[in-house]
Amino acid sequence: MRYQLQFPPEIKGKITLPTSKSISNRALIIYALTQNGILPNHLAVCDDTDVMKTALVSTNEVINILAAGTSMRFLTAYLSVTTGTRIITGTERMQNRPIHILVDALRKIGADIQYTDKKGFPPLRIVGKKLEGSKLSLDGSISSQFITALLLIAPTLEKGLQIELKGHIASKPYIDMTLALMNQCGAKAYWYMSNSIQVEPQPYKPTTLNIEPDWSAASYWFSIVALSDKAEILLTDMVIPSLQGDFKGAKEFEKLGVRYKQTPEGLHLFKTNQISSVIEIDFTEIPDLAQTFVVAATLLNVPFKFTGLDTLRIKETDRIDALVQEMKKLGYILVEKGNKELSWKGERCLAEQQPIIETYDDHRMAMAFAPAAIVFPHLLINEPDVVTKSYPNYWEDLTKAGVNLLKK
Ligand SMILES: O=C(O)C1=C[C@@H](OP(=O)(O)O)[C@@H](O)[C@H](O)C1
Ligand SMILES: C=C(OP(=O)(O)O)C(=O)O
Repeated sequence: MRYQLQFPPEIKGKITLPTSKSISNRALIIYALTQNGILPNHLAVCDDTDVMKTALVSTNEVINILAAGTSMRFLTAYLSVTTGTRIITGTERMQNRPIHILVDALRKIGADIQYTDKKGFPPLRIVGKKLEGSKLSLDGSISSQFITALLLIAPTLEKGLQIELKGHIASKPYIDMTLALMNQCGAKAYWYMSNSIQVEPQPYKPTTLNIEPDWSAASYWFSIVALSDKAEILLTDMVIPSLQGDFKGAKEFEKLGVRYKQTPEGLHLFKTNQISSVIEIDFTEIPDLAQTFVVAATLLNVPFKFTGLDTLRIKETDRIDALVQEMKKLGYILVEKGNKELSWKGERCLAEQQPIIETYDDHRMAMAFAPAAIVFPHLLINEPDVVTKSYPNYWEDLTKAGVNLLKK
């Protein structure tokens, strides 16, 4: 199935975004590790959180977390300290997303984990047991989810945990989010050096966590405002600052002519005509926003240099290749450098008459390219249902804001 999107001349709407799957999945693990834990409020309703909820109550030997990176990584650590023998698996793509750094670290503190198929990748066979903890040193440049996974279980380890991170730290705000949530729930976890974290052996206390609206999801609305001639969007209950590092995308969007105003109702987005003539953004801390900015900047004809994209090749799809391929269909030639940089200096090719945007089983490809229909009304989004990974109501929310969706 494909969608064609007809945007109205003026886009207007009051949008209630889904809550954050990142916060939800951390909150669920903390809940499961807390004696007499309290179920978090406003848990995300999306595939990545649904699989986590199911996994935590299931007694099946095989746990399938589909395409959810956070669930795969966080549950690997959780199952290592939880009685029972389980096999954890996921989609074909998940079976090709690396996990050896986390498995090696858990094994160093005594975990019993075997690869059932390909070394270094899921599925994993995990025999849960009591672990002591103590000290670990691991590469922090591949995925912060490995570090979050270790941190989340650390308060339950007899000796707590000291983690030293080697290399540059990828997606650091996600580690900070983990630490903040852990501390809110009674743990004692903190950076004691710029690359080292200490977690005391102090158990979680029952705490009610409220899950915030999702800032990565908000970025698609910023992009819609940037590309529309006239727009007025209210994102209800959004607050700046946030536990989610992606809130920093709001500031970057000012360069593409989008301003926001915080009110008690939420965040109002509106247009300005102040657009930078060229932009440079480092995505090391906000990797999930890369696709949104690539689409918005090129379609506004703003040349860019985007760096810090090192981790994009191992996400739901190879996002660097996917962006290069799909932007070409719209007539834009992006240049990739060293697996970590994408730039566009205005290079063009002939756009396809009716571009069919492939989504590569990646929710963010569908959501980031939908606003492109404002400039290319003939484009079609292929397999639009991929959005269920994090934002199942995305298409419905677009129609609420006046977009006409045609099934093709
Ligand atoms: O911890 C998290 O909730 C996440 C961390 C990031 O992954 P990496 O640390 O692998 O970059 C991010 O891309 C992902 O969507 C969610
Ligand atoms: C990278 C993402 O998710 P995950 O790694 O958790 O599958 C994402 O949602 O953009």
